Amino acid sequence: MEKKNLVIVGGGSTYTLGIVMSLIAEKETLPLNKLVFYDTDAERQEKIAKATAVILKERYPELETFEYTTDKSKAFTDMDVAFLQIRTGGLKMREKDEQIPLKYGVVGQETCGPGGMAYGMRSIPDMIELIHDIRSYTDDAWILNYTNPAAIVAEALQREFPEDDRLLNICDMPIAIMKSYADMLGKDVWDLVPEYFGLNHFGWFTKIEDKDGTDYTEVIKEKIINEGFVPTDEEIANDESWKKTFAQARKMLMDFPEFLPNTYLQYYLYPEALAAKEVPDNTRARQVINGRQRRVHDQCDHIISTQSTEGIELTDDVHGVYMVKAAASLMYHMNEIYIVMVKNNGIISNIPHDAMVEVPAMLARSGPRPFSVGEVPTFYKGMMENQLAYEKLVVDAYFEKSYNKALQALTLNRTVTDVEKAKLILDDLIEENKGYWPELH
Ligand SMILES: NC(=O)c1ccc[n+]([C@@H]2O[C@H](COP(=O)([O-])OP(=O)(O)OC[C@H]3O[C@@H](n4cnc5c(N)ncnc54)[C@H](O)[C@@H]3O)[C@@H](O)[C@H]2O)c1
Ligand SMILES: O=P(O)(O)OC[C@H]1O[C@H](O[C@H]2[C@H](O)[C@@H](O)[C@@H](O)O[C@@H]2CO)[C@H](O)[C@@H](O)[C@@H]1O
Ligand SMILES: [Mn+2]
Repeated sequence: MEKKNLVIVGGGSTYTLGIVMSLIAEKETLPLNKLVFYDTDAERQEKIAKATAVILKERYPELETFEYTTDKSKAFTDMDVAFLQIRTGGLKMREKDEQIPLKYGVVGQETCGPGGMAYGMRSIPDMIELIHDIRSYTDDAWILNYTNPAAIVAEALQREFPEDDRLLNICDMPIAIMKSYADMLGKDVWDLVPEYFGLNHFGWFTKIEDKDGTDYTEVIKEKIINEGFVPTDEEIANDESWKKTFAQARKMLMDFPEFLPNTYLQYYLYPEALAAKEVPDNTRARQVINGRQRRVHDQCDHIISTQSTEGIELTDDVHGVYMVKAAASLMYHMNEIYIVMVKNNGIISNIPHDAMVEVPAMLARSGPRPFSVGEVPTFYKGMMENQLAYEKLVVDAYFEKSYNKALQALTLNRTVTDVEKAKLILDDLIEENKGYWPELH
């Protein structure tokens, strides 16, 4: 198989080591010639990169080149594929996104509700600039984006780059949920075949089969109702916040037994209860700073000082393996099925054609080949149309620099709904996001 060149944009991310371990685990699936990290924060990236150099020397000696840089030309020239994982404003701004809505009794979340809008308005300009930059060095590299909030980023990129057919937005939440289904069934996650529809962080599984065509959907539902639901991917299996989130799947399924829900739906279905449970000085950002980020940075410091990975537990994860396998399916025309974001164009026949939907697709050299979903029932259509209008209004607000569109967006969002609350939250978000957001008028 022809070896490829890969650049990870946001090399300093807390996810990078997991991606590196997944590239090592999947070196037969996606063999690399060259791996490059690119980041705007040289210091943050250097820690991850210096540890990666040790890991690669031990476990991927056949990799010809590993480099890290803040120079776009070095990063993007001769690339076959780019993984995009940036966080504009860092975890510091994520904390503000989560705390501000909570002041008004509204869910404070990275990608849902007002926090998601704030993060979206910060991500859009950096993402647009990045894609223009990457394309100025390569026309045909695959760009796999999972920078959040992926739904809003995907909508903005679709408007800015309508002709770019090598730009794909992808999220790991469906596969992380499928990993738990697989472990409940005693099966391998990669042997399960999903039927799924929705928007990013806003969707439902309608069927789970194995590759022999045996349907496990009802078995999974029964197990969740009777035994509960837990995260099993090593990365999140022991995380209290993720355990609580997965447990909510049982409640959602009891209230709406028709389809298996994406865990993110909890924020839209039970916004009051969720907001009431959150603690403003220990929102998810703080937990990540003291948890995943500290663990990753401690691991890196140890590896760098000993120049060895001995005694350090490093594993691939479902997030990284998913991105690597999806990229391989695109580049080697493997036609495997992954849940990805694509323009609707009638896939879900009773919602707008220009929606960016999340559905299963075969990933081929020519791009994603999504499967038809057909009509979705009224409840799901209504939920999705409301959320879609919110997402589109956020992107309108960004491009038109419109305060009123931003207010309309927040008013529509199921986590807010009250205009007076929406105004208070929006005004606080504008204040905190000065220098990141366009000036709204
Ligand atoms: N879609 C998904 O399912 C999924 C899953 C996991 C993570 N993510 C996303 O991946 C991203 C990284 O998450 P994290 O928690 O590791 O964040 P992080 O802050 O640890 O890492 C982000 C890195 O991006 C860098 N960066 C910021 N702006 C940049 C720019 N314009 N160009 C290049 N680099 C830039 C930062 O310096 C930082 O090193 C986030 O957007 C997160 O939401 C998405
Ligand atoms: O709150 P965080 O930073 O821990 O997570 C936010 C992300 O959550 C989802 O990603 C999961 C992923 O599904 C799982 O496999 C594992 O890798 O952990 C991730 C969370 O740490 C979600 O899909 C992402 O979009 C979020 O950024
Ligand atoms: Mn996601």
